[in-house]
Amino acid sequence: MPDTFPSNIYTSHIPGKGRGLFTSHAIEAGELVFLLDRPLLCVPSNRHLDETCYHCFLWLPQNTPKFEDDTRRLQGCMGCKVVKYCSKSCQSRSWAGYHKFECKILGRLYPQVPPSLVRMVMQLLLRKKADALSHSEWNDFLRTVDHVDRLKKDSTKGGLSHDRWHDVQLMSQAAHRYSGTHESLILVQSMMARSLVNSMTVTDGTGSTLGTCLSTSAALLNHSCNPSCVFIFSGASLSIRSLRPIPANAELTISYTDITKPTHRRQLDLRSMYYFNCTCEYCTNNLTCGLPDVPTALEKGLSSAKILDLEAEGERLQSLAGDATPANKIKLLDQAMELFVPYKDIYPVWRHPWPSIRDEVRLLHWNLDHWSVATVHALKAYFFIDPMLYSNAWHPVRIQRVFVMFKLIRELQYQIFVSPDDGGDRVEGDLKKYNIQWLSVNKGLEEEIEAAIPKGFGTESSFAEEYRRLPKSESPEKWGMRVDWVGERAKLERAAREIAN
Ligand SMILES: C[S@@+](CC[C@H](N)C(=O)[O-])C[C@H]1O[C@@H](n2cnc3c(N)ncnc32)[C@H](O)[C@@H]1O
Repeated sequence: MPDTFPSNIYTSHIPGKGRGLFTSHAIEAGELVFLLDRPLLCVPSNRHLDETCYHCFLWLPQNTPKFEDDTRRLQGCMGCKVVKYCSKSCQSRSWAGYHKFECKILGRLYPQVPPSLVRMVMQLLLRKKADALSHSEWNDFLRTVDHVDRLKKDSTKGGLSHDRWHDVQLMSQAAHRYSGTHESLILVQSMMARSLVNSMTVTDGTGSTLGTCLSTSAALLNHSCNPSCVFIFSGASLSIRSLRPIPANAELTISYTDITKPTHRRQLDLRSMYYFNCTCEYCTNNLTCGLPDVPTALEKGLSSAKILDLEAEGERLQSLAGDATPANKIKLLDQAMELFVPYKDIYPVWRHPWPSIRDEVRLLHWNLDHWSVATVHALKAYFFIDPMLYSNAWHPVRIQRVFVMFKLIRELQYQIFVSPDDGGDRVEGDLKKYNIQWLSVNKGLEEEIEAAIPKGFGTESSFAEEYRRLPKSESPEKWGMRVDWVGERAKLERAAREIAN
């Protein structure tokens, strides 16, 4: 079934932008703007095929924290051995809707699995061939932008998109051949280009990337670096929610790129991936998340060239770490973090790429069971980075990050509980001396998450479900203690300030 919008949402042409989506009546902050049950195409990434339900995108990673005690399991498709399902009902819906057309092909290719964009275009071709696609679904898809001319032009120039057009050609050949379609290769190339330009990343409740989807309706949303809306996945269903009040007849926008990057980097990303120059109010005024790009630096005598050098060197080390062994990864990322420390007052902790390097460091330490180090980095982001980048306390990304920290802190406590012989020292590390009453912390974070859910995600979202599914933390009163979130919060903030760079 093609998507249908609520009656207030309409499409209009905007000079220099093409089509865009508008609302005919005013929308409040934190409202559901529209919901798409299942976009036209949805495929888990190759890395997640083994751990994700192919139909509803329930993600069951192998390394779930121990306190979660998750008993849900995925069953593989006996036909292709490539995809998995969380239930019979997901399996039969998937089979009837799309998997029956591709199962044999995927099975023949197994253990090789084509990249997600190839699988996506192949599925579309097979559905079209089997008449399992309505005219409006196909026509809506063909109305999306493909930017083939730009891709080709940049390719002949050896410009930014050189590799992208080459990739499109290779992936199109694969989709064309595997699907056995009678459509021309030129059409398949334009389908591949449309998929590249109009796809969205499917994420779970904690913001982890699970796959790619293409919704012809959501593909009508244009970009702004100060977007009025945000898209949120609940499994494979996609909702668009408002981030602030939107007046009647205003355009609805989302962000295509990481809005925490400084203006010049966002502009580069948007030009090279989506072929436009962003002229939003943030780009025009050199603002990142509403903050000046290089605020105090120039005042304090650090040239903008120095800032750019630091940024580039941080990114270089971060990308080197991407290919390194786990031990070297930490070394390289620590080195990258060290770069900014001498300029801390000038190069704030929230400036790109420092926060994303810190996130990687936190995750690596968590995976290595260094719970206290991971917690300190999470706290640093919670107190000093996220409120700057997402000033709205219920911003879904900010809350996803609180949720991840909440899980980490629960795991830390679990470890304190199971290894009391270490006196919790090994587990609690530098945090030990702050004498934190973790049960109160749990309660405080639970309150914050619960308060943010209605506006940030909606009470029926899979984020809300995932949060409710976690075993509730114990009440401090049960152990004769008083809940003192304010006091504990102050201790945590002090620890985050004193311990982490
Ligand atoms: C996903 S589509 C959005 C819908 C598109 N405008 C259409 O007509 O179908 C992405 C493309 O829209 C255009 N676009 C999106 N946001 C824009 C913006 N802020 N300024 C100019 N063009 C924009 C670019 O061509 C981009 O590659």
